[in-house]
Amino acid sequence: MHVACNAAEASNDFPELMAHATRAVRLASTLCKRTQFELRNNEKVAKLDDSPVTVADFAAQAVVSLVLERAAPSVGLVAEESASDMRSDGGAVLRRRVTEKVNETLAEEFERTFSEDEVMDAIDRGQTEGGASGSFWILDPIDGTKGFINGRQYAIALALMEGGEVTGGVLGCPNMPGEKIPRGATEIPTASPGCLFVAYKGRGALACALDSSNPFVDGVKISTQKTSHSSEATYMESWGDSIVADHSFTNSLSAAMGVTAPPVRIDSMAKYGALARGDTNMYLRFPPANYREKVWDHAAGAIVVQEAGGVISDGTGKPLDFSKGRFLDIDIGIVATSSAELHATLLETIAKVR
Ligand SMILES: Nc1ncnc2c1ncn2[C@@H]1O[C@H](COP(=O)(O)O)[C@@H](OP(=O)(O)O)[C@H]1O
Ligand SMILES: [Mg+2]
Ligand SMILES: [Mg+2]
Ligand SMILES: [Mg+2]
Repeated sequence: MHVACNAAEASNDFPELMAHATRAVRLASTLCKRTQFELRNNEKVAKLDDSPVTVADFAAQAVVSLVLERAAPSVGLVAEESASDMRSDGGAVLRRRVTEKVNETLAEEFERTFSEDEVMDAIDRGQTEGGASGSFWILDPIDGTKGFINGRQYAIALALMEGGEVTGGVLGCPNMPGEKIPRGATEIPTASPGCLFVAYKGRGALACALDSSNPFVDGVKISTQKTSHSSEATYMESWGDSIVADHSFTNSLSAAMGVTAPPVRIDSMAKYGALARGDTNMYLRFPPANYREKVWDHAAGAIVVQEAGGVISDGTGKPLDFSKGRFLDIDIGIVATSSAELHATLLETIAKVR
């Protein structure tokens, strides 16, 4: 049996599981960065069925799954991607490329290589239902795939569920600037080495550079930025063409709150990191009524924001319940704010405006 090795000791009272989580996310981030670089430099590759984005999604999921399975075999996994299409004959090219990427990334971590079958099985370890009992991870190997393809923001998002609630979260944001978003900005630039956010229930939230070898030593405590009046608030929403976000609704809603600053549009759960470290005051997300939100799109971000002093709920104020399986049942949308006061004002305004 394998034993956990070269795991950074968690300090700041973070449980050791979170050290494994940050290591897994950092390895996956390295894989994604390399693949995004290839994407930018080879126009053809993005047009093939086995495009690097697909390669990166699958390979990042396998990397996180393999690292965490060895470190904590009893903790299950709920993850976005499935290997089923790759297992067929038509998936042979992609299967080989995913396996190569995984082995390249894990060469130092493991003193062995993985077969294609082992990599496919590692991906499919995440095809579970989750629920309210036991401990399991929730993984989005690349959140914000559109941002990833286009060189904007994306995140590797990993949450820990214990007894029906999210207790831990890690967000690896490989393109996120270390500097705060300036007031009045409508988007953020791409910057290296990116940022890592980590939080655990009752222990607060930390942020550091993504290339830190020990986030529990290098990380600084982060907290949300309160506003004295809701009209001074700034907000973030999905990138321009996202179908999961109704920008006309956020426009009327913010106007009704007296908000004057323009929205900051950012792909992925990098929005939760930005909210947690005080860059802006709200994240507003209103998908169409027939859209079902997935747990992996919010779990890690939710705990990072809450541990930094923020509040998150659906559009009626109901807390998000991550214990119902792979989907989140929400009403109206998902809102996260920097303070309880702003959250109350926002909910009142939603009820009036909708
Ligand atoms: N047409 C679409 N375009 C982009 N994201 C979509 C989408 N339909 C659903 N989504 C969800 O919204 C997430 C991205 O959110 P955001 O708009 O805040 O960046 C996606 O995560 P993935 O990129 O992990 O699939 C996906 O789950
Ligand atoms: Mg996602
Ligand atoms: Mg994803
Ligand atoms: Mg996806």
